[in-house]
Amino acid sequence: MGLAIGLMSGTSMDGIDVALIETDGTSLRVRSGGNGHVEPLGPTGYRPYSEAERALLRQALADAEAITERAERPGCLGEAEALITRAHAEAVEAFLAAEGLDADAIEVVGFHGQTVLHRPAEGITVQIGDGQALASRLGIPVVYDLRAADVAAGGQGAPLVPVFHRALAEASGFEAPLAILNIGGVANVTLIGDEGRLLAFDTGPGNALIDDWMRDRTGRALDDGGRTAARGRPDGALLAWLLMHPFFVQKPPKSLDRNWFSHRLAGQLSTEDGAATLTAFTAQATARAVDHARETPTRWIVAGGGARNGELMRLLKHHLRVEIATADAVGWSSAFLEAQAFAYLAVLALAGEPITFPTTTGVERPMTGGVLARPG
Ligand SMILES: Nc1ncnc2c1ncn2[C@@H]1O[C@H](COP(=O)(O)OP(=O)(O)OP(=O)(O)O)[C@@H](O)[C@H]1O
Ligand SMILES: CC(=O)N[C@H]1[C@@H]2OC[C@@H](O2)[C@@H](O)[C@@H]1O[C@H](C)C(=O)O
Repeated sequence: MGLAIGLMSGTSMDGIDVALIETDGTSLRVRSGGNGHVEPLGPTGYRPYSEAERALLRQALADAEAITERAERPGCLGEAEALITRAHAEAVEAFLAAEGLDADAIEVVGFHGQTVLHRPAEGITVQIGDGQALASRLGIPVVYDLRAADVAAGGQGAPLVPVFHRALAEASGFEAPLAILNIGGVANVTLIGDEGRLLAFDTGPGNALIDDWMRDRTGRALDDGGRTAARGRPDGALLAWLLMHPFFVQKPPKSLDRNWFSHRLAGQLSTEDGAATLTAFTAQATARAVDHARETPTRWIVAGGGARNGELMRLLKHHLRVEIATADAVGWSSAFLEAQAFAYLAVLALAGEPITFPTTTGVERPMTGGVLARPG
């Protein structure tokens, strides 16, 4: 058993999640008598981005549109990459200090970096962040660039968390068919069938459209609890049109760039009606995931910041008509599940174990991934 730290800076660009797990890379144990509580999931930390840092990252996403080769860093991307590396180093240093842990105690760090461009059909996905610089500053081996090999081999490069979702579900003794939904900036689902059969894909927008709408209209970063959406009325015609997008009928594997859909589609609607329309769109697009399931899940577990949007959760329940629980309610962590996943993925990668599969990213055969940087 070893200790691994996972680092996630997601498409919401709110901050860096840090999580410690203890694992041998293949199994996660369950705390006895617990309600799914998984024992090796340890303490967590968070390093928010300042408003200025968020603005730089938003600009980096725009500037990344010009990238044609993975290594290119046009516009402000060099500056943004330095920020990502420095902020992640600070996040780990603060976490280790808070937990009284020594760097030597950590076997590996799984470093996702910040996705600035994701176009798997064109064979390109870019996560900025300098894994070698991070390893050298921390004095801990770092596994980074976990999506690149999969995309180079013809996969979607996303989602990567399904293998961790399955390990968690197995450790917790949850029965199939089960769906685990992550609502981040983009939403992705893992469907677990009999004998641990996996089917995973991005379902469509998560919080991104709602966040962008709120920022434009109110200057606030999110619709707290979904209260603005709850006060509005969805525009039926616009909603129906949005849901006709071919992405939702496209068979998995499939993944989405954060900015594929735009909140500007809600155009001239009032703040409340626009929020209601985009929230309803997000919920219904997500519920369409069951169209692709071989075995209809009887239970959904929802993680990610979107689990805190009460209106989105209410609409999801309404459309799915099955039992829905938040990850927190089943003893997992809604907020840190992805960071935990990247710790687990780093351990798997270090052992040369597969992290992506034909039914998760569409890659031809199970593949390991990531680049290992050793301190020095
Ligand atoms: N109280 C709340 N009410 C409504 N929405 C919330 C609340 N708290 C968080 N969120 C939403 O959750 C988002 C952050 O979610 P999360 O941290 O899971 O995203 P992420 O890790 O960046 O994304 P991804 O899974 O795409 O990588 C916020 O941007 C916001 O939209
Ligand atoms: C390219 C990229 O960064 N994709 C993210 C994004 O955020 C959610 C969804 O879209 C998912 O596909 C993925 O992240 C999670 C952690 C994953 O790979 O499983």
